[in-house]
Amino acid sequence: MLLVPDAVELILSETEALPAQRLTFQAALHHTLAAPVAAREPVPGFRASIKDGYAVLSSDGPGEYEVAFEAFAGAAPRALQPGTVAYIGTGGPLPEGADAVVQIEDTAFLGADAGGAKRVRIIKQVSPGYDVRQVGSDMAQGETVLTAGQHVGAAEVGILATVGATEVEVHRKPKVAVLSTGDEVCEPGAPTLQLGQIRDANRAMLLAAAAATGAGVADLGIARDSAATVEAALDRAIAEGADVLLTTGGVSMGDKDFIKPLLERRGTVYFGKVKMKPGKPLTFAKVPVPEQNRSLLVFGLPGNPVSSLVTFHLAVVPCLRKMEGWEEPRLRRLHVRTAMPIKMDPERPEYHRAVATWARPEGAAPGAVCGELVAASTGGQISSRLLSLRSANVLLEIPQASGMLPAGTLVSALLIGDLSAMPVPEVPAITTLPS
Ligand SMILES: Nc1nc2c(c(=O)[nH]1)N[C@H]1C(S)=C(S)[C@@H](COP(=O)(O)OP(=O)(O)OC[C@H]3O[C@@H](n4cnc5c(N)ncnc54)[C@H](O)[C@@H]3O)O[C@H]1N2
Ligand code: MOO
Repeated sequence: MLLVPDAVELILSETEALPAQRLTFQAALHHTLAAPVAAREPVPGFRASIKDGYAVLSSDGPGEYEVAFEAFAGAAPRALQPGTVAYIGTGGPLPEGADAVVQIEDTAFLGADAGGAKRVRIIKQVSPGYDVRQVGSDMAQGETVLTAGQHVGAAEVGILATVGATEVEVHRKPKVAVLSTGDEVCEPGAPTLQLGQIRDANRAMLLAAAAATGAGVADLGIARDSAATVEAALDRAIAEGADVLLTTGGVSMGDKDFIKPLLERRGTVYFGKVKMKPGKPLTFAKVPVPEQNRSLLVFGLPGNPVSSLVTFHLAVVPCLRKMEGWEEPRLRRLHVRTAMPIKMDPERPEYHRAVATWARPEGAAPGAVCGELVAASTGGQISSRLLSLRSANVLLEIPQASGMLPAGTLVSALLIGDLSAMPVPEVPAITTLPS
């Protein structure tokens, strides 16, 4: 049986980045660039003052000077004659003839003389270029400011705006269709449940998980346990332009497990089992869509709610990341110390749900540089117990073995959430400067 890392490699080898589309720089937020972006002009495009102060010819040196004129940001100044200075604002263009700026704090304003000319005493000797941003010192003309594969966040939107790249090439985001299967599965809002019925947790959860990756989603509803209804849903996914179909339930060994035979008939099943806990019946297939010259990737996720979301993180997330252009689509791995003993499974490696936070040893001196990521188990790990995923931000990679893993063991963990639930450290300054 395949192990998870091998399954992920197989999935990635069958997944391609989606084609590029042109979007405005603002609509490109949370997309991945498909082409590099270069600065079309230098930034700054002129010698700009870093301070409010006086533009000077540095070789004039300290002394009393006439303030010949004022050079503010946004206006082209006159040329400066030696022996005079010009008032300049932060970001203002340095006048020709000036080569440095003396900040206000290093000057004394002397008022106007009898003729009305303003005068100032320059106190500090500055060298050429002092408090001046040279042309292209932030971004050189033609410099690559963003590379293909770069994720566009807020800073990147600002960089695009700075260089005037108001339209960019980004990868299209995948569209994910989600189908629940099972005669026992009811809408979450069902007023009452008959014996054996359950509310559909998986569909809303997987739609949310797909949307959280930035993918588009399509809700295919609940299919009854019949090959025909499931096949009709597969065709609906294709008709709606889905790139990926997620089904839940019906992939195990039961009589009503229609998913694998259907996928075998319509396409290629790459695997129908993975040696993992939870999620053993995870199925991955490709269904050709010849009339659209493409394929639909299908993940048959197990029906147990925990198994469906854990397999989504482990198998589907890397696939979606590759589609949207990530250069490294695999989940990030951390090392964490277990906060409690963890029971191991002798038959399958387990992806144990846990909450990782940064922890400092008890009694650590305030400000002492110490601490590490510590993972607390979410409790009972049976694959029906969705509470085992509540607030979980890591999946501990627990090896296949008998017995207990003692508390305090350093284990590898895959990041499935963020670390923002961490406590705020009590002492902010932990940086010790070299003496
Ligand atoms: N004889 C065997 N039986 C089972 C095996 C096996 O190897 N041999 N594997 C077990 C494992 S492991 C898992 S995981 C499950 C997966 O089964 P299916 O994917 O076929 O899922 P179902 O049987 O349809 O349902 C399992 C479970 O999950 C509940 N469920 C289903 N859909 C939803 C939904 N949308 N929302 C909430 N809960 C859902 C369902 O009621 C069942 O309780 O198979 C084991 N069996
Ligand atoms: O693989 Mo199943 O998810 O253990 O219950």
